Amino acid sequence: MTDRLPHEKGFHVSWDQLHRDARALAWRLQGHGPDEGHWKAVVAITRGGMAPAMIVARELDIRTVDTISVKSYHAGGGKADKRREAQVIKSPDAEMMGDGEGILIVDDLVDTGKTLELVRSLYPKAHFACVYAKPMGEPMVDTFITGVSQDTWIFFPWDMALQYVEPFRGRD
Ligand SMILES: O=P(O)(O)OC[C@H]1O[C@H](OP(=O)(O)OP(=O)(O)O)[C@H](O)[C@@H]1O
Ligand code: HPA
Ligand SMILES: [Mg+2]
Repeated sequence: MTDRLPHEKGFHVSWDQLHRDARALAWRLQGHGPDEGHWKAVVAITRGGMAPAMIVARELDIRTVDTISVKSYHAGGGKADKRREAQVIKSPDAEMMGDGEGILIVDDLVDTGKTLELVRSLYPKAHFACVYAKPMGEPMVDTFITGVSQDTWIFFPWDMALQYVEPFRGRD
């Protein structure tokens, strides 16, 4: 949690908002697949890409869904080291993936672009789609819905809970 504190702004996304934005992503992608507008498969980048990928697959009627698991870590070992590296710890079906041609790869957001840079290097011909994007990561994504500033932290619904808040004016 501490590495999130330097972010100046918070962008809190409800399940309803995520559903709307992931649907908007699907609608934007509609008809742009290589095979008469269709993609062969949707691949979610776990874990954050799984909910958006499910919604996109449902909207575009794509029944073949796979996952790629990417773990990011601090290169120097400690959190003080700001260099982040990414590593694939589970790959999708290699025969299906090929060089990515005809595959739609979905993640919840692109931030620095490290995750997508790695996945792109493996599947250069895939189409990369995210619901949200920060400026540093934009060159790595082909299609996204909402851009936020680099100093914004996006809070996803699976990381939040409803809780009591004090009235704005507080008590006397
Ligand atoms: O553009 P980047 O700087 O690489 O950051 C974006 C990635 O970071 C988050 O995933 P995370 O690695 O935290 O794992 P998770 O999806 O399992 O929560 C997010 O879901 C993206 O996949
Ligand atoms: O803004 C963010 N929100 C949630 N997870 C993230 N991973 C990288 N950036 C973010
Ligand atoms: Mg992720």
